[in-house]
Amino acid sequence: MSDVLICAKGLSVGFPIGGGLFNKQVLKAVDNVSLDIKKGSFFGLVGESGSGKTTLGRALLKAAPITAGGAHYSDGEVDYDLEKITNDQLKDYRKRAQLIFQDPYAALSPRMTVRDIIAEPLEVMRLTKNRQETDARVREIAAKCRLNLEHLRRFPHAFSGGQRQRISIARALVSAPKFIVADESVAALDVSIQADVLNLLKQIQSDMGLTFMFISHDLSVVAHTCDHVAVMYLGRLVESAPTRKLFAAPRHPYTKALFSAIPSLDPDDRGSAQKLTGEIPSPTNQPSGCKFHTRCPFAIDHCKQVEPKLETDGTGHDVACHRWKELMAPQAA
Ligand SMILES: Nc1ncnc2c1ncn2[C@@H]1O[C@H](COP(=O)(O)OP(=O)(O)OP(=O)(O)O)[C@@H](O)[C@H]1O
Repeated sequence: MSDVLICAKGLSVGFPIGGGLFNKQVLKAVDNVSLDIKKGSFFGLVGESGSGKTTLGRALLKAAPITAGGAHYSDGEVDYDLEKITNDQLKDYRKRAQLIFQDPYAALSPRMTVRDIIAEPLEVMRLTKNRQETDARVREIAAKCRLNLEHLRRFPHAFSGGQRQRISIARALVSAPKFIVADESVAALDVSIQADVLNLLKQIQSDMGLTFMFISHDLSVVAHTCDHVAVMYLGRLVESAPTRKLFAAPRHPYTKALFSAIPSLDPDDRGSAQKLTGEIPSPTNQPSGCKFHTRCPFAIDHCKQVEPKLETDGTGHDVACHRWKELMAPQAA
């Protein structure tokens, strides 16, 4: 049996935007992404705002349209081709693959009690036979998420950001999923609360044997949480590696620039890394060649003309940069 839960091959997501009847313009939010997410892993996806992280996460949940390439989900019980998935399979997939929302303030209906918020997926997907069974499941999952059972009768406005995020997590977990996309799930929280929620997610992952895709714009958040990190820029993966390797020796100039934005991880060698300047280009007006060349201090003509492929070195550390080897050499500043 394969150890891969999600396998994407050449996956692209394009959104039609404006244009005339015969001249439709497409915004490529995700472009030709291939990746494997291993069962039971915590897979991090990082990149600036607009790089396509949310869209990729949603495509893997079958909540954004896959316009080219595809993705497979295989958990040992079922094997779904997300492109050809039938309606019945999709219903089942909704139980197995869930999203934890970005903003715990916006995600919870103010008119529902915490009990009803957590119970709703069970009722919509008809996963329990009666109210008693639903209540038992809600209490079980609330306890796992360290929610006070007394609080189940209250409304979300009574809670802090961290507690609301626990409610969102409980709601996502109640259908006993195998795969969770957590999209900027701690970004809206204070730093001390972020650590609490991250610890909870890690605990739940090991208790329930879940697989996470953890989306963040912040490398420091993925450092202690993720086993593997993929870096996205303008819809493409530019680097992908086990976390330890990526943090020990990032290879892509974009990844290095993201590191330079983390003060606490920026002591000696990374102090000299180039800071990121300028803005990510619009996906509707993409640069030629390497998409990062307009912001890369090391770009040469070749980079402007030819797009580098994501290449692996055989150790699971992939990078898409023509110059990474020479830039890693000791004499390169
Ligand atoms: N439904 C849509 N229709 C048109 N364009 C979209 C749609 N959803 C996303 N986009 C565009 O796709 C690109 C990638 O957006 P996406 O939200 O996936 O990036 P992101 O890296 O998750 O950013 P953020 O961190 O801000 O959420 C952006 O240019 C965005 O404007």
